[in-house]
Amino acid sequence: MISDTAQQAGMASPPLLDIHEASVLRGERLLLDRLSLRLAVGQHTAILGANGSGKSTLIRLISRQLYPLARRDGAPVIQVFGRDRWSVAELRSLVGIVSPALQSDYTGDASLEVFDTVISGFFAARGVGLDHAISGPMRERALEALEHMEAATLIGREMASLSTGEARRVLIARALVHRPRALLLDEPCAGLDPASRRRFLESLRQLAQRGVTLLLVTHHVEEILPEIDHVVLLRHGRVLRQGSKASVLTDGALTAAFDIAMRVEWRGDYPHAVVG
Ligand SMILES: Nc1ncnc2c1ncn2[C@@H]1O[C@H](COP(=O)(O)OP(=O)(O)OP(=O)(O)O)[C@@H](O)[C@H]1O
Repeated sequence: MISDTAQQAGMASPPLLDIHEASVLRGERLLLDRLSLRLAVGQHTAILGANGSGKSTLIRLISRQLYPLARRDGAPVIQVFGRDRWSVAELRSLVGIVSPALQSDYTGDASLEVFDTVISGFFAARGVGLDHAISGPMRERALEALEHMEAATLIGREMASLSTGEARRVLIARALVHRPRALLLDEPCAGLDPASRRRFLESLRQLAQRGVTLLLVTHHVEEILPEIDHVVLLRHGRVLRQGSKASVLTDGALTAAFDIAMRVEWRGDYPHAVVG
């Protein structure tokens, strides 16, 4: 299914992401059930769903941490920028991924320093090793990325000493050193207080305005930035609805997705979900 917003964004260049009837089986359970999704470059998108709806499974599918069932006709199930074969390093340089799992990996390592964390993005490594040849332009890029994320003042600090929000900014900077076309952010505002959340969302808006396509995966309607106009609603491993923000964020669709009566209220450019 191609949504209105996808058509508006134009599909002349290969889609950023093209998933065709992806099914993922674990044991007896179908975690994703013939899920199809087509997102154009520049089509900022929120993937929204309740706990257990399949969001993390979808991210692991995109990041090649797990594989879908093969299709009977042999056609590729998932293509990124029109290709189905990618090395993980190649894929990471085009689509940066930041998730709570990645964050706990980095903040759990007491010896990691902030600048080294960012620059190690060039080597797909965690931290800088003796065999890593770091050039001047790499240092400039790392600094630029930290400045974009308003995190340059953290240089010199250990990752383990940072707050949740600070560590997340550093990890996004790490993903940005490659100047990726897209960023896939899993629960980007998890653990942030309301003020930090709003500041963080404003930083993400600037990335979107600079041309980085945002793919934001969340339970929270409130995190859908004004730049995001495409919303995919997941339920039980399937796409319940997808399309423009106005067409998807309805009381009925959210009520069905979260299995509880919900109303959507707009506060400025941001939607809010009210339960009951
Ligand atoms: N390895 C596994 N074996 C069996 N079931 C699994 C496995 N991994 C995930 N599941 C189940 O698949 C469903 C989807 O899980 P997933 O983690 O993708 O959901 P989610 O939308 O990311 O949830 P949350 O918002 O709580 O993180 C859940 O019911 C989960 O229990």
